[in-house]
Amino acid sequence: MTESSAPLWPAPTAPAPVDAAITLPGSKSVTNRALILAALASSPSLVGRPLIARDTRLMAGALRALGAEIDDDTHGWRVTPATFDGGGKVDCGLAGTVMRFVPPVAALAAGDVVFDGDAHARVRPMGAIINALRHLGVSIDDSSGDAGRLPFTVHGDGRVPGGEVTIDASASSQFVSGLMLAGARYDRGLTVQHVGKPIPSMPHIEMTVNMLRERGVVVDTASANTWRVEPGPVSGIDTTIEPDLSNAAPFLAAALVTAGEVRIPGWPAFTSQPGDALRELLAQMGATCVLGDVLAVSGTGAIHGIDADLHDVGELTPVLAALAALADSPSHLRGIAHLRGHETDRLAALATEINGLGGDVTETADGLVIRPRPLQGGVFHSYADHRMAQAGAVLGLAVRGVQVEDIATTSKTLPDFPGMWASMLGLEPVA
Ligand SMILES: O=C(O)C1=C[C@@H](OP(=O)(O)O)[C@@H](O)[C@H](O)C1
Ligand SMILES: C=C(OP(=O)(O)O)C(=O)O
Repeated sequence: MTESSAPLWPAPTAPAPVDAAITLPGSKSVTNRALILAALASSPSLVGRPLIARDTRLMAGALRALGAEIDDDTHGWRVTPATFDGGGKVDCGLAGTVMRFVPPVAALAAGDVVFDGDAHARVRPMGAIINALRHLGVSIDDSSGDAGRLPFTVHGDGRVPGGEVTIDASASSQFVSGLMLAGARYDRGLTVQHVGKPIPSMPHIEMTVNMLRERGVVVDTASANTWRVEPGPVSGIDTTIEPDLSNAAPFLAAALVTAGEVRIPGWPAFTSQPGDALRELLAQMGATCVLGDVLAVSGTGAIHGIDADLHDVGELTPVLAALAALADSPSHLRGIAHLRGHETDRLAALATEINGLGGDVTETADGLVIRPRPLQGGVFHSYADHRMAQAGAVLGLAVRGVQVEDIATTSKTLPDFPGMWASMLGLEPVA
């Protein structure tokens, strides 16, 4: 990793066991689906208590480019559906949910919609969506960059024939979700069939199905690896977004690292968010997790290694890997080859950065083997990845002198991670 010019954030070591209640903003995944579905709906919607962070601002910007109105309301975002009456430009930033969910929607526009994003976004896999849309009758030009990647232009003509399409979604569940979210607005609806290695992050596909059904869309999931979305209207509805459970990970991890307690109000009793798996995973690592009106997670000071298949919950990996590096026994995190196509190659990045602090991490084809060793301070690079930066913060709780490069990258899904972290630790925020 070459030295970057991004500022270094001195990760605070924990002065005492944490004892904090953390109010988390809304889920990125639920907010961005709610925005997409509100833009496709037949009447206005209220997206209540949304996440307001880079990924969701980018989504709002994309949908405004397609003619949706998104206004601040005391309870959240009031969305008037998109008009689709012309083309526009969409900045995807580094948001997988924008780059995979918006092109199937933009195909309904009467005009050219140009997509691009951050440098790291230009290497994230997109081919399955581009090829599926072409098969469904949409014209897309991806000749200005690498084929099957950003940047590209969707040449919308106001309608999409739709029908049946087969894709390989083993690199990302977002390919299936993205096509399904728009499918009800296609003339013949949409049947998407997956053929290939198992799809990761299946709870996110369940989230898509649930949210479509909540809005009156008929979705058939009776056949394995096949989803049928019937053509029809999407109802506008008022909803309140659940807290972002994946963003609970670094805070709950702090309870284990410091032998303290962290409480998260509003933890849903039932949810399709993969972050709910933290209760089980952190318990395996030595925490006590009690879910009542709030989720309370407490640690004893002992952190145990785990052997875990994280295929369904891959976005939890960076923080779990940081905990594993501080554990009393080795860990094997498996089933996460697809993380190489996330914000960065997370397997390579985690191995490099933990080893850079004196750790012993090896990459396997589909995961990481982490053997805890005494760590020392140093620069922890974040690779423009919000969850890498969070992993560095977790290590810094226990290891003096960790400096996280570009902590501001956490604003992808949390507007003020450094402030929340300092407040959890009872410290003044570091500028
Ligand atoms: O649909 C979603 O909201 C997401 C799906 C997952 O993507 P992958 O299937 O690419 O892992 C997840 O990692 C990402 O953070 C959000
Ligand atoms: C993989 C992630 O994000 P994205 O939605 O950009 O794919 C993530 O948040 O961990």
